[in-house]
Amino acid sequence: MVEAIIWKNTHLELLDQRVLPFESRYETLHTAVETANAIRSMVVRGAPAIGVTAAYGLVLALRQDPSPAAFAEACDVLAESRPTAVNLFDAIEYMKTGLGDLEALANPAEKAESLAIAYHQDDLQKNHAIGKHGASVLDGQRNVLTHCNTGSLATSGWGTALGIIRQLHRENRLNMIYADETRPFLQGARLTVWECRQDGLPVKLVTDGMGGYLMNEDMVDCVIVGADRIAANGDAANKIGTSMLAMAAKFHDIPFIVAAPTTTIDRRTPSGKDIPIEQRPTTEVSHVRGQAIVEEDTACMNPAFDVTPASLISAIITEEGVFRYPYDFSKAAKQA
Ligand SMILES: CSC[C@H]1O[C@H](OP(=O)(O)O)[C@H](O)[C@@H]1O
Repeated sequence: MVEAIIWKNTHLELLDQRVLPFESRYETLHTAVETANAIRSMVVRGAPAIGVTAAYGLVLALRQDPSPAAFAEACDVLAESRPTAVNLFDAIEYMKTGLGDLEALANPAEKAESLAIAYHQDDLQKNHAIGKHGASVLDGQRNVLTHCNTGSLATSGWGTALGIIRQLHRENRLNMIYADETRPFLQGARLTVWECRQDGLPVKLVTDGMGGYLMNEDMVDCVIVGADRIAANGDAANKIGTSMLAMAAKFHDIPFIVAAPTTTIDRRTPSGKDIPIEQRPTTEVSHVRGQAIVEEDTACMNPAFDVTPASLISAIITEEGVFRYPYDFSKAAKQA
């Protein structure tokens, strides 16, 4: 299984996801600023992976300067890297809480390192639990449509939505994965297809516009996606294009499942309309792999996420269990 994030004790290594699938190279980072830049430029991406990376970024910061002021600045630099995935803020909060009063610690960087490693390992455990809970609500053979990348490249390993798909495959209940390309960053085409091929999973690349066709032709029997932030009422922000798949799934009466660790649930955000949607550079839309596809100065938009209303989500699968609409995250509502 590919590792997107490798902690090397003296530095952090990130698989550069901007150049996959044709080039596999790691970026080496030594500071919080470098880490924030890697998150912002999507060297590393995916809500859980962003959180884990930020945790290590704070270790690097404390190695440089263990003072409370420098640590606070590092937290701010990392928090400003991307606005939507709540895992980023969850990780920063987890590190702050775990460290407590820095001046009372003999070696803040050492304490931070053990916290970050624990956070990293915990995310991997969560993904396997999500996979098992998700597979438990899906009977028989499955043809799954998935959006963006929610696998080892978006997490500590195994994945969230792709973790459920991997579990179905492990149980010999996966017939086909339809991975849509996920314009404009092409996480589906460049990352999910690559991951699936690396791991011998049955996968077909489809365009973003094919979801309705696949449902209309009865070629998919469920849609499984990830999330970057789930509001208190269950509205879920995920990669742009997700909400349209949810609408089509509703029309075709096909299960639309969101898979995410509880670190993606933000109880402080009441509903989807309160979730900040990242607006990314429009060059990601006007260019593909650096090549313009429209005339210069063409007006473009690039919201990186959209919000799927909770009413369109059949189930939210976390490591704690299966939740159904209307959502109550205070307990794992395991379904029969
Ligand atoms: C397992 S969370 C993956 C989640 O993150 C992606 O966004 P991005 O690639 O911009 O970081 C996408 O929304 C995925 O569902």
